[in-house]
Amino acid sequence: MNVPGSVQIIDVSPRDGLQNEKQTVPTEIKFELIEGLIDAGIKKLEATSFVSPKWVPQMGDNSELMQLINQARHPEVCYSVLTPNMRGFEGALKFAADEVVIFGSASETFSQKNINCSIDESIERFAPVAAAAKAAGIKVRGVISCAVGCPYEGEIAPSQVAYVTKRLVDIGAEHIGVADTIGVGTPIKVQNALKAAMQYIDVKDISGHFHDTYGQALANILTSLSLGVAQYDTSVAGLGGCPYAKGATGNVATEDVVYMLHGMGIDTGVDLDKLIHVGQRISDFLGRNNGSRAAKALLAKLQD
Ligand SMILES: CC(C)(COP(=O)([O-])OP(=O)([O-])OC[C@H]1O[C@@H](n2cnc3c(N)ncnc32)[C@H](O)[C@@H]1OP(=O)([O-])[O-])[C@@H](O)C(=O)NCCC(=O)NCCSC(=O)C[C@@](C)(O)CC(=O)[O-]
Repeated sequence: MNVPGSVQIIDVSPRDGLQNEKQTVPTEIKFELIEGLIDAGIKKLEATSFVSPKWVPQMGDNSELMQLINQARHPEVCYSVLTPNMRGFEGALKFAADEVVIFGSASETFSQKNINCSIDESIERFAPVAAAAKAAGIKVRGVISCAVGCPYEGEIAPSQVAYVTKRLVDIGAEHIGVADTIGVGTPIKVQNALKAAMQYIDVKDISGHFHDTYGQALANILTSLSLGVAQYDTSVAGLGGCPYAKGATGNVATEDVVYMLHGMGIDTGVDLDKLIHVGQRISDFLGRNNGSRAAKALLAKLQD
């Protein structure tokens, strides 16, 4: 199989990993998680989201977190934040985020449930965000949720992914994330979603975002690699879920992806030995089982 020689890991655990946590996670713990990820070699991460705290209370400390980050900023790291509208963009700008994420959906119903507007209305909201970000020299990433399946509508046609990709690219998204929000995708379906996006954007500017709800995420990454996709959103310890996608479990665990990629001779720049401790620390704090099988196996070996 022809696969990329190196892959960029985008760890989304501080945002996607924690947004659905019921217990309040102190800002200092989020900051510690971010610093641990960076120490383990992560060069790009989703720090937080500038969304309504009524909709996602866990991200309500976005300003405080960005303030902490800015006191110890690592210039080589890309700090991304989610911005659903201009109000969110103002937060991103104030705290000098490196990238804003405009997050749309391939499913009409999910768009309504998640951001309270239709797909077309969301594009209208995102357009000024993308324009303002470009003017300020901030990167713009578009993410398409429910690119394979939707908790409300079931299977999603690749033509929907193509449509939303085109709309996002037309308003200025430089990158498209193809997201399997509820982890129902299997390799051929995921390939079809990616190929739909590839009609409108080069594969080098596409990332995969695969939740592991049905245990398909590594297979989906493998199949995406074969298409040349070289960027993946992952979450340390497999943390995560979307508050507006019932039953959605965590993202594929960063440790599992790194283990697979390194085993294939693909460089990630991540130090797996350090990363497993970062995942275990946050799992311990949350009182959760570590969702990474590779981390559990490696940590058990250390105790032998
Ligand atoms: C988009 C809105 C705001 C629309 O929500 P709305 O109610 O339609 O918006 P609105 O403009 O009418 O404003 C309502 C209230 O929210 C405030 N507001 C408005 N905007 C902001 C903002 N940016 N920051 C802070 N506050 C804001 C606004 O000021 C007002 O406050 P009030 O007058 O009631 O006190 C809302 O639906 C929302 O915040 N949704 C968040 C959804 C979310 O974060 N979902 C999880 C992330 S997406 C995801 O996880 C999927 C992904 C990306 O990981 C990929 C995948 O797996 O698929």
